[in-house]
Amino acid sequence: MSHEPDRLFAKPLAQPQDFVFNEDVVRVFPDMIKRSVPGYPTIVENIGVLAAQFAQPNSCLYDLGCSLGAVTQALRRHVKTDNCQVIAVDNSAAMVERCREYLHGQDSMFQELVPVEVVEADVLSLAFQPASLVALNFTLQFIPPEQRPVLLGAIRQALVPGGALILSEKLRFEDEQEHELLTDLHVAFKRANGYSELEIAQKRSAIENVMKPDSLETHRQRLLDAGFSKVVPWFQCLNFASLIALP
Ligand SMILES: Nc1ncnc2c1ncn2[C@@H]1O[C@H](C[S@+](CC[C@H]([NH3+])C(=O)[O-])CC(=O)[O-])[C@@H](O)[C@H]1O
Ligand SMILES: O=C(O)C(=O)Cc1ccccc1
Repeated sequence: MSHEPDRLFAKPLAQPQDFVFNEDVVRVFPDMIKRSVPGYPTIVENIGVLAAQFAQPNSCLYDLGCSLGAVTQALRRHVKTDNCQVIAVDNSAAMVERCREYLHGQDSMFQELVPVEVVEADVLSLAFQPASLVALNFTLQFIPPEQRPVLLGAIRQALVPGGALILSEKLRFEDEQEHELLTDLHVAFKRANGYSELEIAQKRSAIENVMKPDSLETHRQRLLDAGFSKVVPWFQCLNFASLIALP
């Protein structure tokens, strides 16, 4: 993985711009996400562990909004099921290009990995094949809110019995005091990881129009409305959480 440090928001920006997943972000992404999302390495590694329990023969494992393929690599490290394939999808050309390079690197280091296809596409336009595992690792929050039920409905329809959706998201909280406390503690996490007040403020304004977190209650109800039968939170660190949703 790239070791370039994230300094994208370190200098005062003349014109605040909406955050986009372009080449500049790709270059620093592994550093950015580790220093910005508490629990990210634990979540990624354990998605592999969970996936190994849900993966079924003759089915697909989807990594939706795969970025540089961290979840895809974890799936390929852990899943031992026969006749599976990973389909990694992202609509950023820059992410997809670098993701393919990293996965070639993984292929050259390990034998008998689950085959993978990296697709440059909008997750909203996919025709899903039967799936035993779908990972939305910090991707749903970037989908326009009115499209979220549509995507979850399509995922639910594609899931085979015994499969699961793993949904990780930044959360907002309906209780104002809880929201403020966990938001402040997230800022403290970023500060402790070397981000300045300016970097934190400029990043906040860059993502506020493009990333819209929901509450746990909203996620749960929307998943149930999409036809999932059970929603089980398996990880939370500050205002970041991951859920298992069963078909
Ligand atoms: N409509 C869309 N269709 C496809 N991709 C999309 C769409 N909208 C956004 N993306 C993609 O979703 C990814 C979100 S990052 C996921 C991290 C990764 N899962 C990880 O475990 O490292 C989360 C973050 O940066 O906080 C980006 O690569 C976008 O291009
Ligand atoms: O940086 C933040 O505050 C976040 O909420 C997470 C994040 C991580 C990487 C890209 C966009 C948002």
